[in-house]
Amino acid sequence: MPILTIDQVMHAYVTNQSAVLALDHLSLTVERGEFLSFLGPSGCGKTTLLSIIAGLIEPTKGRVLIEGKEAKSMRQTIGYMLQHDYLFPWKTIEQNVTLGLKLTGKYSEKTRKQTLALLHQIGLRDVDDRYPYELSGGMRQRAALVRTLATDPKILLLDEPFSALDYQTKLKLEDLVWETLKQYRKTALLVTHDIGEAIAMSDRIVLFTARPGKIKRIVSVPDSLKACTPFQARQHPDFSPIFQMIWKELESIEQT
Ligand SMILES: Nc1ncnc2c1ncn2[C@@H]1O[C@H](COP(=O)(O)OP(=O)(O)OP(=O)(O)O)[C@@H](O)[C@H]1O
Repeated sequence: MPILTIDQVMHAYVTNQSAVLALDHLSLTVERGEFLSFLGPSGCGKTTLLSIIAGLIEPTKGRVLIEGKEAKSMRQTIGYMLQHDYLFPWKTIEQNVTLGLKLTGKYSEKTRKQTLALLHQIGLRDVDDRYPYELSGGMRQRAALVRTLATDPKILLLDEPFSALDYQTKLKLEDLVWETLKQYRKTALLVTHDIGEAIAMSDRIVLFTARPGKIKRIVSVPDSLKACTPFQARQHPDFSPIFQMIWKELESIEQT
């Protein structure tokens, strides 16, 4: 059974004055451990789709199933990481990264130790008792990743998590997130505007049409690139041809 099934999802935002059709009859299945990226023009409904998968909004039509169950009932199995880290400034890093465990009733000495071990493993040592304002942007996003992984989610939703970082930090974090997710065999969906990032990190890339968002095409990343870390993939000879192809495809979407 696929870990995620999106079945004929349609979503309209309705207000007093207007109705905006954000997604139109979208279907997709995702296998356990896959890494998918969503690329498409601004406003095509990528964040709307993530919110539906997270069970935060109900689609107007269609169904989203996680391991065969309605997404709404599976909210606690989803980890959501956003562009801004949303760490609580008045809580220490340890309190921040263990917050999800406490909210979901999974907090114990064992899960606390596992979470702090992950924090240390991804290079955040000696920060447990520090506050978010004492950390750099890249360090804060790493802490946000640990907080997201702490509750052992089945699916990670990553909504432009690297876009507020400088380029060097972004490349380092891409590698770190990719390696961590592969190690724990996590399923991940990444929303990005960066074609290179999508190719470097993903197994498949979903290209969306302009609003209302539909799937225009799904591109499978060649095995040669999937075997590399994101940083290595960007240097690989197979990287440029697929970049050009996706670039042209997005250009044609934006012109229609
Ligand atoms: N709460 C809302 N009420 C009304 N319209 C909304 C709401 N949220 C989003 N929309 C509209 O739905 C469409 C899809 O928005 P969404 O944020 O999902 O797109 P996106 O692909 O994530 O955009 P971007 O790439 O710019 O982040 C847009 O036209 C947006 O204006």
